[in-house]
Amino acid sequence: MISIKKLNKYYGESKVLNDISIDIKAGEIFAIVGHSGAGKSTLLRCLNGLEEYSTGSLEVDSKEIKELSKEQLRSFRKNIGMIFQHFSLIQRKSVYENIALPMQLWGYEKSAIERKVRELLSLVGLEDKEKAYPNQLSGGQKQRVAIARALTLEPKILLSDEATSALDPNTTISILNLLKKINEKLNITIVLVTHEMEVVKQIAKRALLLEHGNVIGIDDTEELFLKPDEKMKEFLGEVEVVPKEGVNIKLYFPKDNVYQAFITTMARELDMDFNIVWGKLEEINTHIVGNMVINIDKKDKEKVTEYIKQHDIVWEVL
Ligand SMILES: Nc1ncnc2c1ncn2[C@@H]1O[C@H](COP(=O)(O)OP(=O)(O)OP(=O)(O)O)[C@@H](O)[C@H]1O
Repeated sequence: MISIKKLNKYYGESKVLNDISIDIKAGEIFAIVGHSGAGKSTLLRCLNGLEEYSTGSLEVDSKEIKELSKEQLRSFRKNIGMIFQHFSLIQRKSVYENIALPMQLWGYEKSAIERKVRELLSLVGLEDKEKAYPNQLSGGQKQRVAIARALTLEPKILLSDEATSALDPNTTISILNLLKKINEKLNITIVLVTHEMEVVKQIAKRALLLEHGNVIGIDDTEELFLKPDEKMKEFLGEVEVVPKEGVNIKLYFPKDNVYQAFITTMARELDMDFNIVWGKLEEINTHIVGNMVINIDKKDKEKVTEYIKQHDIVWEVL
C-alpha cells in the first residue's frame, strides 16, 4: 500500500531523512519510532504530500506522490486522515461541527453529514458530547473528536503524529484501544509516529526505528523488543548488569512458551541449581513475551546449553 524507496530529504544543506526504504502493507499498524529530531514527523508529512522529498520514491497505492498535480494531491489527501498531539480542534465550533467540517468543505449534503457524524460519534463513544465545545472536554475526549474528524471522509490510511503524547497512561491505553478497533473494524492502515516504546508495544505490528534520519532497525515489534540487537539496546537505553563470575545465559521465551515452567523443569531434570539474575515479562501486541538471565557455574555450561538446545528456546551467552 505504501512503498518508500531510497527516500532522501534535505532542509537546505541539512539531510534529515537518509536513504529510507520501507513497505507498509494494507491493514497494518506500523510505527515510526525515534527520539526528538529523528525525522519522524518529516517522514509522516512526506507520506501525505505535505512535505516534498528531495530524491527517491514514495508510492501510495502505486501512485508516486511527487508526480501528483495539485488537484490530484487534493483528492489523494482525502484518502488520508491525520491526528496530532494537540488535537487541532477548532475551539469556537462544537464537537458536532468539528467532526462535520471536512465533509462540509467537500460539499457533502447535510443529511449525509448528519448520518456520518452520528455514526462516528458512536464509534468513538461521544454520543452525549455533540453539543460540547473543545474546552469542555478532557484530553482523551478531544483526541476522540479529532479521530472522528479524521475518519469522516472514509480514508484508507490514518496517520497519527504523537497522538497520545499529551495524554496520561490510562487515557493513552483507551485511545490506543480505539485505534485498534478502528483498524480492525474499518480495515484502515495506521501509521503512527511516537517516541514512546509502550505505545509501540501495545499497538504496532511492525516498527521502524529512526535515528538522525537513518533507519537503524525495522522488524516485527515482538522481534525488536524480545531480542534487541546492539543498536536497539542502545536506542532503548538498556544496560544489562550481570554477575562477573560464572556464565550468564539469556533465554528468550516466545509467546507460546512463556508460561511453561522451563527453568524449574530444567533445574529438576538436570538436578542443578541456577541463580536467576533478572527476568521480565512484557505484553507486546496482546502476546506475553519474556526473557530471563540465569547465572550458572562454568563447569555446567555444556550440560545446560545442550539441554536448552533441545527445546524451542532462543538463547545467548552474555
Ligand atoms: N521546516 C523545517 N526547516 C528546517 N529544518 C527542519 C524543518 N522541520 C524540521 N526540521 C529539522 O529536521 C529534523 C527532523 O525533524 P522532525 O520534526 O521530523 O523530527 P521528529 O523526529 O518528528 O522530532 P520531534 O519528536 O521532536 O517532533 C530536525 O533536525 C529538525 O530541526
